[in-house]
Amino acid sequence: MGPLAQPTPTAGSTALDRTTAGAPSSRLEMTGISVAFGGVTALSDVSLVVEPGQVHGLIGPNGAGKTTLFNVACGIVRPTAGSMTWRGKPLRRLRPHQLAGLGISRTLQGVGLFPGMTVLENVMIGAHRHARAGFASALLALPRSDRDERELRARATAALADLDAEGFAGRYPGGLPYPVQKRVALARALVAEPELLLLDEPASGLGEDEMHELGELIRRLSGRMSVLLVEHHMDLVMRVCDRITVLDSGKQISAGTPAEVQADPAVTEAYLGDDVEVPAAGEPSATDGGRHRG
Ligand SMILES: Nc1ncnc2c1ncn2[C@@H]1O[C@H](COP(=O)(O)OP(=O)(O)OP(=O)(O)O)[C@@H](O)[C@H]1O
Repeated sequence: MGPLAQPTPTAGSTALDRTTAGAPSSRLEMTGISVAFGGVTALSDVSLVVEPGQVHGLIGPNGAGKTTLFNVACGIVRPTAGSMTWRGKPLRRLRPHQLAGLGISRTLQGVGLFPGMTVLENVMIGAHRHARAGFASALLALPRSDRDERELRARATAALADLDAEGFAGRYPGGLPYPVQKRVALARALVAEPELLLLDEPASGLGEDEMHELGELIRRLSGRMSVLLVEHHMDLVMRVCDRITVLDSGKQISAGTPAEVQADPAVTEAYLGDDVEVPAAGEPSATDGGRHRG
């Protein structure tokens, strides 16, 4: 999709301060979210709850509004109506730079790694929530704590090792295969040990085996954190999600467990004409991974 619009400029920040959050429960609640881009209604009164420790899938045909809702959760798009709470507290005027402080990490479509930095440095940037002096100061060559730097390095190395990518630590992202770059982007999101992980199409560009590994990883992560997953690959979504919300033309048309959603005729209807087949419950889809209807 094209460039994202334009959150309204805000004076001051009122997004929830993590230090005052208190509530232990990593629950994201989005209620009555509507978004209009000029004359185009991208979302109309959509609600969903990502329960603590659960994987919540967001699916729908092309143009359904998935990325728009994801971007609302990231603070990239400001909703025209609706509200959000995170850990039981209102989340207002959220901006993307506040996510880390709230215990939220995201990966976006594509990989978004910095080409001029090594893999390890890219991942270290994601760990800044844990640094006192901060990696930003390292970037700016400001005085910093060597201990912080060592800790960052260790955390980033461990995150890469978790994703079997530690062997690429000293490499630059541009020369690496796309699936490896995706793993590095995921390591960067995980190194901060988020309580909520927002994943926008993490399986795009992956082969069958890599997708299977990604599924295992997401299942391993659930329980440790809540996950909101936007994804076109139906088999993956049906395998890893605890609950699923289905959008079509900006509206919620179904929600429930994978089995409930698969059995919902409204979902099959929404995908008619698409080259994605919604597999019957328990069955793998022969066309898993198809997506565009043009
Ligand atoms: N920045 C924008 N400006 C104008 N219209 C937009 C913008 N972003 C999205 N839209 C429109 O909003 C609607 C929802 O788009 P969105 O990208 O959220 O859908 P999606 O479900 O993520 O689609 P896809 O699966 O193709 O990525 C579409 O009609 C799209 O054209």
